Amino acid sequence: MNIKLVVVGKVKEKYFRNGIAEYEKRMSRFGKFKIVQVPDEKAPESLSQAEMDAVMEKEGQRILSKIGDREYVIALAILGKELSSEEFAAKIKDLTTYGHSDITFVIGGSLGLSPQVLQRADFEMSFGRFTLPHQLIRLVLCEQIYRAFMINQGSPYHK
Ligand SMILES: C[S@@+](CC[C@H](N)C(=O)[O-])C[C@H]1O[C@@H](n2cnc3c(N)ncnc32)[C@H](O)[C@@H]1O
Repeated sequence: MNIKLVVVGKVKEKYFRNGIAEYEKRMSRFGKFKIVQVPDEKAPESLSQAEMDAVMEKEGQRILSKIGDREYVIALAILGKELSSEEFAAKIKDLTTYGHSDITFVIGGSLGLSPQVLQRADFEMSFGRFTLPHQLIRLVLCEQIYRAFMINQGSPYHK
């Protein structure tokens, strides 16, 4: 199984980078796990709605350029469907069973995902209605993917 995260912008804080690197290391035994980072656009607070839309669209085009036709895309979106860790693990298992060997997760930049990216997504997943910073959600997603693989393996990691 190939798991890919397509994300916008660099992780500035070292403590997030260290956490993400730890889960990348742990995931290596489950197959390919890679994080593809696309550049972010400057988004000062003074932007108009049209300018914000343009930022999301540019970042969205960069995200879409990293996604192949055969990939099953899960977009992280506040208004998406909330799953428990067990349901998420079952979803990953089902995808594998039904022939999806490439699963791609996308996380938006500071303004969110463009409508084009949401349209491309096969599934929108929410971690609740709180808005989380894109750097933090990258770490949380890595941990939940690792947890899902551990659940599917029957490991005591998940309690
Ligand atoms: C700072 S948030 C963007 C906030 C933006 N107003 C929005 O509604 O998407 C950056 C990205 O993190 C992800 N994100 C943040 N909070 C989330 C949550 N509770 N559930 C799922 N994804 C979330 C989404 O991919 C979002 O595009």
